[in-house]
Amino acid sequence: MDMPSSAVSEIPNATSAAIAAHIANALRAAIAERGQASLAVSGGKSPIPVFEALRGQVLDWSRVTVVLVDERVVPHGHADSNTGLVQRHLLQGAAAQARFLPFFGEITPQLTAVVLDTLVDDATARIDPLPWPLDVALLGMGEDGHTASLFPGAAGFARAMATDEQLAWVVSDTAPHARLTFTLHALLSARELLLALAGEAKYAVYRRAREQADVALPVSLVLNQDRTPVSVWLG
Ligand SMILES: O=C1O[C@H](COP(=O)(O)O)[C@@H](O)[C@H](O)[C@H]1O
Repeated sequence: MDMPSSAVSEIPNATSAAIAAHIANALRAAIAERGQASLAVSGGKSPIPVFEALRGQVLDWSRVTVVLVDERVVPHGHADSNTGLVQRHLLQGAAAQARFLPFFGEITPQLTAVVLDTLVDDATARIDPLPWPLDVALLGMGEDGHTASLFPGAAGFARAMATDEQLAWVVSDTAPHARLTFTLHALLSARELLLALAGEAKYAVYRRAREQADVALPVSLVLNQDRTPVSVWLG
């Protein structure tokens, strides 16, 4: 499971407000420089207060394209859908003017490797309008050290960590649902990464992960690199 032993800790309101202000500044700067901006966001439960603070930020949302860093392969109406989460909590009010690029529309219930390969190809085409590189990517982390849907040991994990493509599929015994995820390469192609997490269990994992890059803790490969600036926001 994403959070096997405890309830997910949401990012507290004060930290969420600071993260939202930081992201909004980066989006405004991108719009001023390039006329448009791109934002990738994690799903899960912890960023909900960040989304709710971010949607109240004053900026030209019509120039922002939003995408997920990962998605569970479930219908958008499913309770575990990250697309549904973003639609309910971020793309509201002025932020509803943003362009959102979900990875898929309808899905088939038969998720074979061939079907997942096709979903990845289709999703890659769907995100083609995304202004690239991403201006900002907001990442979360699970207690197993996964970020986006880079679940250690999952089917598809080695490819997702090594390929220079943007998207990959992952199927993990320890997480519900097949996933589509930005690859490590795509995440590290962003202009700026934010990692936000809250709760003692996650802090302990984070402290281990920041020590050295270890593929068993995928978030450590985001933290221990010098290609892309990363800021860490502990709730
Ligand atoms: O499965 C996922 O897990 C992580 C962490 O989720 P949270 O519920 O503990 O916040 C999340 O960052 C990722 O996007 C999500 O799909």
